[in-house]
Amino acid sequence: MDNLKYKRVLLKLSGEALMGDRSFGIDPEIVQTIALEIADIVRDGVELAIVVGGGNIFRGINGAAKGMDRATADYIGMIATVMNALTLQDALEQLDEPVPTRVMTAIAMQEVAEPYIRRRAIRHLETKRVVIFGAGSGNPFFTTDTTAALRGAEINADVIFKATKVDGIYDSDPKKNPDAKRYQSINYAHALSQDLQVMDTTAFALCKENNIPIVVFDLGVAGNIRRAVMGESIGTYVGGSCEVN
Ligand SMILES: Nc1ncnc2c1ncn2[C@@H]1O[C@H](COP(=O)(O)OP(=O)(O)OP(=O)(O)O)[C@@H](O)[C@H]1O
Ligand SMILES: O=c1ccn([C@@H]2O[C@H](COP(=O)(O)O)[C@@H](O)[C@H]2O)c(=O)[nH]1
Repeated sequence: MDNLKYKRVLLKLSGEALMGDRSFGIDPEIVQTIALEIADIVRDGVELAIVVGGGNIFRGINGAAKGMDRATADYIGMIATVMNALTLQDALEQLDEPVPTRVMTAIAMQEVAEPYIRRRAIRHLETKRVVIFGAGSGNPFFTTDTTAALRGAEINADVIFKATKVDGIYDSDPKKNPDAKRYQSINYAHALSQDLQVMDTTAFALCKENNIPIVVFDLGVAGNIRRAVMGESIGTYVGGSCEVN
């Protein structure tokens, strides 16, 4: 389709957004809704890679706070993201018009999914398969936001969509400060200097270095993935030379 703003997209799906109103785990209806939205843009020709988080199941930092070894806890977190990746794969392939997918993991589990091989991932995208990256970067002490920035750079993504539970980037965490103000656009330098916690600094820094724009938007609003891919002004846009407003 000619009116797509972005052709190759790296979509970061928050794990927590998959649990809907639950306090843990996965809401199948939410996953089905996301799958339908994804199918809609893939049929229009978008080459889509997905990094899925694990916050709905396990975060390493929480395990460490309770006394676990941090690296071990992070490995559990990475395995949690594989569960989410397989759930999403299943939902995409169970649609009435199935979407072809491949899950690629950064931690080898060859009975379950392909290992991550960059050139292979790119080939899948060229053949219009949705590639779902599981197990984060494969390294403890990192996050799936950083993984999204890393994989986005590796596959030459035009943009990173961070689809989450907040409707953009605020000048402080809107869950903690009800008076926080939302930005329409900001630049990487501002995000880094203000230490905006919506994404970690490694992720912002990687996007800055590789000049990959980021769009942060609310996954809970129907049609937002399509709006983002058409370049409509939703959420917050982060780019190198953007004015802060
Ligand atoms: N300045 C800010 N603007 C917007 N959101 C912010 C800001 N600072 C912190 N946040 C918080 O960032 C979170 C968005 O990140 P998200 O929930 O997607 O986490 P994640 O770690 O990427 O995903 P997961 O749920 O898979 O762990 C929101 O919960 C929001 O409250
Ligand atoms: O590269 C990575 C990515 C993730 N982890 C661990 O997984 C969990 C879940 O990821 P979120 O980004 O929080 O959704 C994370 O808390 C880490 O424990 C990792 O170690 N390395």
